[in-house]
Amino acid sequence: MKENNENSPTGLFKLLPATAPNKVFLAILLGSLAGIAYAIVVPLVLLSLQPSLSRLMQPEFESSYWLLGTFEISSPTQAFFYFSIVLLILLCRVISETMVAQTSIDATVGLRKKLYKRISQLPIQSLEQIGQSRILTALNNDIGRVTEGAAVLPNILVAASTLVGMLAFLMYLKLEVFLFIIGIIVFGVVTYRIPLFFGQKHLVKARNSFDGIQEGIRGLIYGAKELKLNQQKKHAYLTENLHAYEENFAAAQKRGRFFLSVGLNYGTLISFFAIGIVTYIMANYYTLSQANLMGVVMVLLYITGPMSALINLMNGVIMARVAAKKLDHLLNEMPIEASGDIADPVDCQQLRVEGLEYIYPALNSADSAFHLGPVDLTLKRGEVTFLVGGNGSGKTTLSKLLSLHYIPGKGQISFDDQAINDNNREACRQSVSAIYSDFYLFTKLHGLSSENIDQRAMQYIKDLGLEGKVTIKNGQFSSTDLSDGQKKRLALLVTYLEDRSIYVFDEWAADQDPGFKEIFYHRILPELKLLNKMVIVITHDDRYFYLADKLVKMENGKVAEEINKDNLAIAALKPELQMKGFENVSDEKERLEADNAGR
Ligand SMILES: Nc1ncnc2c1ncn2[C@@H]1O[C@H](COP(=O)(O)OP(=O)(O)OP(=O)(O)O)[C@@H](O)[C@H]1O
Repeated sequence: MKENNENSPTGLFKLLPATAPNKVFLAILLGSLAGIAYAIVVPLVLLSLQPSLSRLMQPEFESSYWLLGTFEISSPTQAFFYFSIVLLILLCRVISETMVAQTSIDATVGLRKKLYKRISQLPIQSLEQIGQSRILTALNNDIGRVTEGAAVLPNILVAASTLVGMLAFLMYLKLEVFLFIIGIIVFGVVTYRIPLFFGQKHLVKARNSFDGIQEGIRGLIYGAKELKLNQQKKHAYLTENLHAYEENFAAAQKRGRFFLSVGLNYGTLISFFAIGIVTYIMANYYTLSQANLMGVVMVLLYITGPMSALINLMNGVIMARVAAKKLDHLLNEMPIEASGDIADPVDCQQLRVEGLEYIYPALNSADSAFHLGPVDLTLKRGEVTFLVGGNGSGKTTLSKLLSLHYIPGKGQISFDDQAINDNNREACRQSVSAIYSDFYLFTKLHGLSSENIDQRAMQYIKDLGLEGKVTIKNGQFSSTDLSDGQKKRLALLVTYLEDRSIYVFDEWAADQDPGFKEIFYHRILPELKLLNKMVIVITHDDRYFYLADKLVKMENGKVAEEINKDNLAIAALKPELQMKGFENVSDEKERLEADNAGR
């Protein structure tokens, strides 16, 4: 199994530039241009109000005017410059924001596609361990937050460039005030981080409760039937589980938001605090003319805009950082399965298992982990093998190893003389078709595109007794709203069409009616055998055990008994043995042989 050593794919600063570098560059360029243009607006307004401040315009323009109908436009060049700047801001901001929005959407889709790929590359055991809830929360919640956070970064640069422009103008107006404001900004940035730190801590807690909420919702939906029938159970489930998670979430979220709000308002307040100091105190110590004071105050008031924009944008960045951490954590827990490519699908006549062992990780330290094996087995094409044994004896675990879903901890599985390894596992998997009890029925025949596929599928639909229930057109089932048994028949149809060499059925017949059980054991399995398939059937239907070519009995994760066709044929003659699940069949065979010899 490959280690996941990719760099964090959710680095906020890298996300958008990595998605569309040119667009982001242009967005930042135009955004900064808009920011600088913004910074020019105040000096321009001041210029028109205080001609003495003018250093940009020639004096002759100041005294000229235009007539527009009955309207008189003073300082027309300056006015033209002003309106051009406003239009420039509009244009630059619209283009910049559109580019950021588009890149952000592409980044969201890109991140989701990346996660889809990583999910598809996950070993089955890791998928089972991580669980649906965490993956769904990451897809539905975290990715959106991350890209929203990444999308504010260009806006932060825009606000920052406006701020820099305004500070430059302030420096030009009064150096001492500029230095004081820089001091205030540094102080503000340092102290502002304190409430943000606490805010982020609580938001992380809130986010952690969200996985529990997601799992709780699953229980509420999938366990609806059980909860409907038991009022106390429903009440306890809602209050002890879902509501408890919701309350933890709400409490942490409220505390987090409170600290963020403190931070945001503190940031805004500190700007006004600075304006007060300049207006009421500094103006007395430094010789500031009325015009200069007005200019300085106007700049300071104007600075609060980009300052609060910066502070507000940090809110989104903090939420995004919480989500990004969660996402990174999940991605680091998702190993990439090394399984080779499928350039040459492998044909297999004989499947050999030697010293096969597998251990499930214990879910909690008090439980002992289930240990399968060591198992030695040889299965052949043209043979039907029944895996039997009590609940929890390890049948499904063994079959998931045989179908190459699980990777064994020890031992070896070979297809003919070829040992399965990381380089050929994917190719060998293409020889296997399996229906497990938690199978998923896709509504379309994905990856099957032969010309007469609909025709063949319709024939199987008839054979499987589903005529009138479902039809197929262009590989798409008309409906999958069927009974459990009927869905399993459709799943069987899909495996038929896939036409692989190895078939695994995990208690397939368990929810079929007696008539169709007969068809499965007496028609479908012999047909697959005739087609030279290797068939592995997990079953508790002891009435049909005698039909197997080989019966493998599991007990506590080990093969307790392996009975071949001859012995099974003898046992089949003894209805009382069928009832017992072929226990002591070897003793019975010896007894029959001794009887025959004595006769
Ligand atoms: N995903 C899992 N994680 C951890 N342990 C598991 C997991 N699946 C199964 N087990 C453990 O492995 C043991 C064997 O399970 P398995 O599903 O192979 O039994 P089985 O013989 O197919 O049982 P049944 O007849 O009930 O389907 C179980 O007792 C259980 O403790």
